[in-house]
Amino acid sequence: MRLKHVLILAFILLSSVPMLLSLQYLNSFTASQYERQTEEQLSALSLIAKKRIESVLDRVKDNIALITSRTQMRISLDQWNNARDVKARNKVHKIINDAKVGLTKLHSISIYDNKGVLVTATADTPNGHQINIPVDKILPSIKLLKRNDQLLMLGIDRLLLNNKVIGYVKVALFADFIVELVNDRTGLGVTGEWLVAQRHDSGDALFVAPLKYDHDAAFKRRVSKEKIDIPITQALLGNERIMRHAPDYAGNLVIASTRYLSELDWGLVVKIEEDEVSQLMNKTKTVIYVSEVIIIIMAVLMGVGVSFYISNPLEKLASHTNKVAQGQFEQYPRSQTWKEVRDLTEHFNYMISSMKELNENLNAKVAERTKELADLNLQLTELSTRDPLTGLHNRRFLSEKLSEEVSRAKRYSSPLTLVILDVDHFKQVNDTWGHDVGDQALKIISSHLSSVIRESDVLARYGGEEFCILLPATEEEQARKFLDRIRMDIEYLKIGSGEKCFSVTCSFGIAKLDDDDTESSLTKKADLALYQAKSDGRNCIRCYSIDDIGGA
Ligand SMILES: Nc1nc2c(ncn2[C@@H]2O[C@H](COP(=O)(O)OP(=O)(O)OP(=O)(O)O)[C@@H](O)[C@H]2O)c(=O)[nH]1
Repeated sequence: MRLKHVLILAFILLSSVPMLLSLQYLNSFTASQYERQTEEQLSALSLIAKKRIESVLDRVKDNIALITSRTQMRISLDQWNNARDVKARNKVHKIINDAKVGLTKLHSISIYDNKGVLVTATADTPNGHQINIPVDKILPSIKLLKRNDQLLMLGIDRLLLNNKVIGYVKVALFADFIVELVNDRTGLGVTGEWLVAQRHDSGDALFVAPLKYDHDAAFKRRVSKEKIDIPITQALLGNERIMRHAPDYAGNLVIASTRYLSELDWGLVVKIEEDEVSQLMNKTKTVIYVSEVIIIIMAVLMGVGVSFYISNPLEKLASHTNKVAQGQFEQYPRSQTWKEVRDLTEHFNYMISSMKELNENLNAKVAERTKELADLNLQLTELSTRDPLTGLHNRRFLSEKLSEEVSRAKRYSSPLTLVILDVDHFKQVNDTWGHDVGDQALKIISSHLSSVIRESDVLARYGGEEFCILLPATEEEQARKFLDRIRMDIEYLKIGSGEKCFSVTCSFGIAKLDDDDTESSLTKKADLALYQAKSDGRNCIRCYSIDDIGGA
């Protein structure tokens, strides 16, 4: 696996996984938090509404108490009960009218006698109107009703004089606060709604305010007491709770907070449709999911960027190292990347220059050594083919050259002549003048021979006092003339010094290469010719002839 791939993977895992996990946690946390917030908000709103209604209730009670506490009115009512005294009734009427002036939101005050028949009222009320008070009714009783499209809150209480019931008072207040309450949907989103219901005689919940989806519901629409999973039923059962997945009156699933107003026997519900909550949560989820995708994309891009930033210089360096390994000692270009790679590059370049220098030194040394070896080889070759006394080529060299020249001569059909010359009576020289002088004689003769032959000729010391001269491209006759001159020259060569000065002569045997000759036959022929020269008295030249010598 390549470094860049490891880095990309590591970066993605290290950066995105914790972030994704956090977002997932945030997602679920946000959803439950949102639901809880919604529930808490509904609960708080319903509680405030309940308190608000209870404060109105207290006001109604206060108003009733204000009336019932009027002693003069109760005395006058008692007189009316006893004697049907019109004056007394007028007195009652006046007192309640006076009381009405100080009361706000008041619709009417009505006074009934001990039989429940209307005595007087501040508003128009039919004469003889009778109030129906059940025996077991706990008083004061307060209830809501709709009259002439107006919501009224009715409070009824007994009027007592000396612990005896002398009549009843009925106070009616405008209950528009209920409509204000249900119309105020602040904080309830789009689907939020208030429901207010009082208990119908049948026990069902009877809505007392318009509904969002049924504006004509007040005092008409009911919810059966049997439907206990419906929030308003639960409210009337006195259960103050948060309900989830609860169907409302329209059949929608809602989150609801239920409240019960025990004194009024009212149910109060505030609710919001679950779909709305889900939609809001889904919006949050969508934002989180989009964030996750953006984070992953960014993590991938950053991972790729970072891994390239880290691995590219290393990959370039690695490929450059490969070049160096193949012997291309080029300096790595200076890179403006991270410090470690810069340091590595610097050390690498330093290493390359050292290696280059070493290599150059090594090459120079190898070349030097090779040259020395070649020189030594040459010297050795020379030594192995030279005669140490005279410095002339030796017999071995001659035999190689002879082989080459015989081949060449046959190939090109050119003449080739071999000469063997031998110092005459050399034993005598040694015996007379000493071996050293004999050596000197051999050197002088060699030196002279070397000085007169052509560059293409091959001169070699063939034996003790014997020399060979190989004359390529030379006819026998030419050779004879040339050798005759040499023979005479040798005669005049001075050997030794002073009184010990003397000269020597040489005998020459010549053989020319014939078609059927080999190196050895040619040599043999030259040798036979030399023998002939020696036989003929020495200091002379003899050419090999089959007739003259071959037969001998
Ligand atoms: N000083 C010296 N003498 C040598 C050398 N090589 C051979 N000789 C001597 O050369 C002499 C050759 O003698 P012989 O072969 O008898 O022939 P010669 O005396 O030259 O007589 P002919 O060849 O018949 O004229 C011997 O005494 C060898 O010792 C050498 O390198 N130095």
